[in-house]
Amino acid sequence: MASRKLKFVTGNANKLREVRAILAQSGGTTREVATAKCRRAAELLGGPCITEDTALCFEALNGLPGPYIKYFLKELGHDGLNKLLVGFPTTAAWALCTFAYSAGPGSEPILFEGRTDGHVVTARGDGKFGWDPIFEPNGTGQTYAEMTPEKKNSLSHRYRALSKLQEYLSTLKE
Ligand SMILES: O=c1[nH]c(=O)c2ncn([C@@H]3O[C@H](COP(=O)(O)OP(=O)(O)OP(=O)(O)O)[C@@H](O)[C@H]3O)c2[nH]1
Ligand SMILES: [Mg+2]
Repeated sequence: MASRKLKFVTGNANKLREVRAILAQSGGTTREVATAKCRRAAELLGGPCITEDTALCFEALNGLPGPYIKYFLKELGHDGLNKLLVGFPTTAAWALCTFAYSAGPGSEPILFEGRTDGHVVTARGDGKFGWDPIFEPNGTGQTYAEMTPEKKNSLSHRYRALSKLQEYLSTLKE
């Protein structure tokens, strides 16, 4: 059987260098965490499955906390996450969602990433979901927590990743 590994075909070394650098920005570890989780879930379920991983990446910290945001949030809270950036020149951040699809045990997960760029701000809005109150997507003037669910779901990292997954799944059905 032909290898199912996806290959980028180009004779241009500059293209390859830039594609590598751009993919690396989305975090080797984020992709590794997402792949490992989905692979394990498919083994446990004995069938096809989808998993999701969310990372919050601070530009000043070269993408950290990234996939470790859950633990940083738990230990530091909203205020502590803001304080982490004191003394750094930028509060820019991006939210990254990675859906992973596995066709079943032993089948390499396929990843679908969605990214929304913004800034870390002092908490505003209702605090029901994680770090929503401290993340303000660029150009919105609102934190995720201040938005209606409809608005968040029209521009969020999760919406963007899910659109890609949906498109892929629709091609499988044909
Ligand atoms: O304010 C938020 N707005 C969001 O849109 C959002 N999406 C995820 N999160 C939080 O970020 C961490 C990711 O960790 P995570 O991907 O491993 O999730 P998890 O462990 O909670 O679930 P799962 O791994 O069983 O699916 C967890 O603390 C999630 O609660 C969000 N917080
Ligand atoms: Mg988790």
